[in-house]
Amino acid sequence: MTIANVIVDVPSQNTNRPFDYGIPEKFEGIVQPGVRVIIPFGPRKIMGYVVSISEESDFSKIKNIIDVLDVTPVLTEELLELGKWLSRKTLSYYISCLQVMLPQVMKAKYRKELWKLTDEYLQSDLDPLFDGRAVIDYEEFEQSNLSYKMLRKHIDDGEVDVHYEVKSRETKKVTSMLEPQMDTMQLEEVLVDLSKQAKKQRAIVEYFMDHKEPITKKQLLQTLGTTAASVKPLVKQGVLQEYEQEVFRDPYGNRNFERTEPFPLTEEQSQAITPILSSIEQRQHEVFLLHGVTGSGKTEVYLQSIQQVIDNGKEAIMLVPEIALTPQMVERFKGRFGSKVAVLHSALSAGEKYDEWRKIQRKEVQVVVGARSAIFAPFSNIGIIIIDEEHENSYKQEDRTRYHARDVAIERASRHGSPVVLGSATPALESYARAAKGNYHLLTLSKRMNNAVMPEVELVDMREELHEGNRSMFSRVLKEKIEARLARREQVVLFLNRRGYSTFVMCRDCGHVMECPHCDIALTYHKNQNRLKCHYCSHEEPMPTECPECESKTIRYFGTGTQKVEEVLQQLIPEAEVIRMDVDTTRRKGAHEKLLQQFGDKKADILLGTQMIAKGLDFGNVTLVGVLAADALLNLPDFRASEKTFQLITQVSGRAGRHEKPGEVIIQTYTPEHYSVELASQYEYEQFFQEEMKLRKAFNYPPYYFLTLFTVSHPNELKVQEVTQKIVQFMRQKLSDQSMVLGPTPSALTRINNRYRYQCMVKYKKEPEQRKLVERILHYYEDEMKQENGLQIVVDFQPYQLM
Ligand SMILES: Nc1ncnc2c1ncn2[C@@H]1O[C@H](COP(=O)(O)OP(=O)(O)OP(=O)(O)O)[C@@H](O)[C@H]1O
Ligand SMILES: [Zn+2]
Ligand SMILES: [Zn+2]
Repeated sequence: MTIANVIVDVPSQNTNRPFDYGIPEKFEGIVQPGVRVIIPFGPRKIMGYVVSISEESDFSKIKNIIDVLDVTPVLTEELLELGKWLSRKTLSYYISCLQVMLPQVMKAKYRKELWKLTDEYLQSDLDPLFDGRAVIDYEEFEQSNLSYKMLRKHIDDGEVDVHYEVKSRETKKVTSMLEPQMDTMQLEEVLVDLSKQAKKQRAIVEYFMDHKEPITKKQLLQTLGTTAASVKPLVKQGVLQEYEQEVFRDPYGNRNFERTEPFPLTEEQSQAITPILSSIEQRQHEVFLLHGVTGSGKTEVYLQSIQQVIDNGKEAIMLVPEIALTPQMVERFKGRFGSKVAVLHSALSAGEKYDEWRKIQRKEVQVVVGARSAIFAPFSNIGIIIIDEEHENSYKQEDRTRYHARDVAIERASRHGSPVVLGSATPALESYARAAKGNYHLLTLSKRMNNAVMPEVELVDMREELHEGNRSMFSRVLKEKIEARLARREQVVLFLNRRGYSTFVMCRDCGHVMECPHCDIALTYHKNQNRLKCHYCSHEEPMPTECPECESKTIRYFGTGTQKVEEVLQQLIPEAEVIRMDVDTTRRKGAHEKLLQQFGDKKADILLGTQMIAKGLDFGNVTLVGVLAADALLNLPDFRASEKTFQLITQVSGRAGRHEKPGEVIIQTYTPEHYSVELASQYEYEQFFQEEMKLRKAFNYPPYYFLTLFTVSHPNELKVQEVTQKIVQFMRQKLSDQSMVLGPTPSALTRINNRYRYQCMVKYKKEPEQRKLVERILHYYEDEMKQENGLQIVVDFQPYQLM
């Protein structure tokens, strides 16, 4: 008897290994590595992933698989292996690593259906089961006692398919199609026979005299302003044929993308692309760091590298940060590669995501453009992996499986013998250091396209503005320059750095700040509801009319939200048309796209926004960029604060003067002398790198040292201190003298949701045994961590969020 080795859907230490199950005869040949199965586990029936098949088991009494969920494996052998690697690398359960690779739908509740994909008779007993229907419940098949092997054959032949339908059906996946059954002459005759009163029917027939192609019923009805009742008799008479067709929920389906041709590359671009192309050709794994200033044509290098990969019959993964997955970006890929592209990002509904994923699985596309999780695209013949804006923190997953997409990319590409291209105008310090050491192959684009100059940057010291009596959040020079742009009908991008700069409420008399009662953090004021909200837990309360401390009526909100800026801006320059882009205005689906379209169509003078406008925008008419609070990030308790500030200023400045018209940038700051602000304003990446490296070395931070961050939390503060203390002691004792173990320290956010948080930070150069030690710690506390609202210990081997 063959045995399936199954990873069960129970994330715990004890179950973090394969369990053996027998394969009943009817499932033989169907159960293979990568399929999901239902198995008995204790008293329950749960889901599991088959990871391998073996001839025998060490156990004498084993249970059988109850059901098989997939007929085609959902995870390839490579992904199963990758899951193992990921689980070792991040110290997470194997099951969590497998789950993280699949679309949400496949973890959620679903209903299974069988779809007949052909009009031909299925040469087996399956056809009578369909009985003329295009879709049947999978249950019907299961109850029919028909053979799974037969089903498998139909699936392999592309005649039948298994579908998982999300429980909450968002949109229909089949649509009715109509097609003429007659030629024009015959339709002519039908028309003659139709009564003059049957106006709608006549219109339909006339339509098909001109259009031979099938059309969706819905579209036809809309075009002709008629109802299904008029279609019905025509179908009955055999004039038209009506049939159901599967539609993929293509989020970009209703848009036409203008096809673009590759540009002839500039000298610099050719020099950069040559080693990439040769790595593709020679199937040689190599990591490239493409350091190109903003607007230097990195994207064109990506596009042409991908073209080569497609020409070789291989597949490409293109990662972009969620925030940069703008319609403009998607357009560029769809424009070049058309329907060969699948797009994966969080704005898609669960169903849409699943459909895009399926296009990849079925090999209907060769390119995927997506955010972090697209790194797990189920391709089997990867020719290149590209990570744009590689310095972005959003490539790091911050819960459960704490992986960095860059690491996964390099691991996958090395298994496929293909290149990885990391691109950025401001590479992460770690990456640039690796390139400097020769671990990555450095490629440079130092010039902008069309020899456009980098925009002139002016720093405005806001302290001086204040001294000279300007209390506004707009400096005088910024105001003047905006007005000049309006006069010339050019456009402006205004950027407000909101992270670490939210609107808080303070009493002017006693200085009391309104804080969340459950978290150690100031509440944020939301103007349209006149309420205070905590961004870490769900707490909210009405805006007080007097100070709870001193009863003074002078309690006000401070700080700057985009809404506030918009108001001030409108008072300052009433004639300006402003588009505001922030979480509030882009919540509705498609809103993001619409606003950018409006701005692109010059329906507004100013685009005002937060982080989401910092990246990827390419508008030729933008000649001025203003940064309102450039240094807000500098005050965060994070050793990467300077690096982030440098990156952000550079990215935002990069939005100006990208085409013919030259650009200008105004940066308002309270710390113009800070090296990250100053060097960013001079586009001195190299020098910034040197400066920052000195500090990292002095304070023993990456890239000189690796970090491991333990965050311990519990409702009882004493308990947290005690556990953290124990971890610190244990690590100090076991690690080598070269390593530093810091703590216990209260985390920067000391309390979230009534749970106290302490941390222990390990800085090390080489500790091969470290993961084993951490495992021992987690094992030791396992019982306490299982309790509801009990102890939590989060270990991050590559921490980016230090709060
Ligand atoms: N070889 C080329 N010839 C002509 N135009 C080009 C060429 N390569 C790129 N471009 C155009 O130059 C502009 C800037 O290029 P692109 O957006 O690719 O730069 P980028 O380095 O990706 O910028 P960023 O990092 O700022 O997003 C785009 O409008 C692009 O279409
Ligand atoms: Zn007060
Ligand atoms: Zn809170």
